[in-house]
Amino acid sequence: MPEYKIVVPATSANVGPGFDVLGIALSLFLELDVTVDSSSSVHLDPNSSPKYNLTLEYSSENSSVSLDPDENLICLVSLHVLKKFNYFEFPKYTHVKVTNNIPLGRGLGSSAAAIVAGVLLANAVFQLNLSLSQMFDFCLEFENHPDNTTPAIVGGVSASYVLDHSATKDKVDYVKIPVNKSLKAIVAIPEFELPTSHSRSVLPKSYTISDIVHNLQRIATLTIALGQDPIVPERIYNSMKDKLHQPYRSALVPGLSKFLSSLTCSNTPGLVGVCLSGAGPTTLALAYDNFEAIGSKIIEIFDSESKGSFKTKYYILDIVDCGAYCNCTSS
Ligand SMILES: Nc1ncnc2c1ncn2[C@@H]1O[C@H](COP(=O)(O)OP(=O)(O)OP(=O)(O)O)[C@@H](O)[C@H]1O
Ligand SMILES: N[C@@H](CCO)C(=O)O
Repeated sequence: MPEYKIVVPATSANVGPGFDVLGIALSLFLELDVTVDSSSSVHLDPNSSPKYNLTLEYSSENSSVSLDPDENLICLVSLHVLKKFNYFEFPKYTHVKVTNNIPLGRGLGSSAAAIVAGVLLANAVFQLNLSLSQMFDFCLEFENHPDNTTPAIVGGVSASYVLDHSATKDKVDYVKIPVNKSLKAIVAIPEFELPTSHSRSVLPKSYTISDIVHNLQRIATLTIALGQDPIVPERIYNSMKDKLHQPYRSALVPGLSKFLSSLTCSNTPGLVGVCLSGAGPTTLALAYDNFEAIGSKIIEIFDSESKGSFKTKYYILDIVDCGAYCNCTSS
């Protein structure tokens, strides 16, 4: 009876000036427990009619997610990969139990985690031995900017670029960026969802050269500053400023402008930088100390700016150096 455990981290994309380029893997996880078991009782349930020989179960509060393999993102990706290898269904009695701790549509890479999990699911059950490059290519077919999927696969902080969307393979290349080990992420998660498609639709089609240069200067310094020891808070703080996406998305996230302008490394000990996480509405603060105090200060800002229209909670998360993995727990 083969059993697999697939684990994929949450990710925060962009990291200030790194729009569609940078991403951080964080210690919040999507987990899949996969069994291929002819004696499993879940298949005796008359309401659970397997499609593609697959049944799906979510253990946590993701009630909006479809359990139909033709609609569920993890299954769609997995079936897409399988078709490329001329498989059209899973082995009989495949059951996938999903435990998802990554909130949906909040800017913490839930869709990227689901996509990566789908690729790893196909890879594990059919022993496809996919290379890293093949995994990146499959992910790119579902999310055409790799800033979430790359750190979800390789962990840590990464920068990636798409070589050529029209190439037939090996489209994504990446580097991992050294990060000072004392840094942690404080993510403040509002209780409302903001679909990435909507958050991208408010961005302009063109930019001034001064705004582009603003971000180019900062992304270059940020990628070095994050790994420096001792940390130079002002350098990271200034390097995390952005002019390509945050100004346009501020209208979608009440409190974002105040969060970005009022918390500085001078008035908040331990803080080194602030930005929108991915497409929002979650915000990210990087810090090396005083994590709880910074978290409380962020919540105060959002509680006052939201005027009671939504609540915000915060998590203190580690930057995880290990990306997605799959363990075979029995044979
Ligand atoms: N564990 C999951 N299982 C199935 N579908 C999922 C899962 N996680 C995310 N999704 C799908 O992805 C959608 C959210 O994707 P979206 O790109 O809008 O947000 P996000 O990935 O959380 O944010 P961002 O890309 O800004 O980090 C969900 O509404 C759902 O359709
Ligand atoms: N770089 C992407 C991340 C969200 O998927 C964006 O900001 O739209």
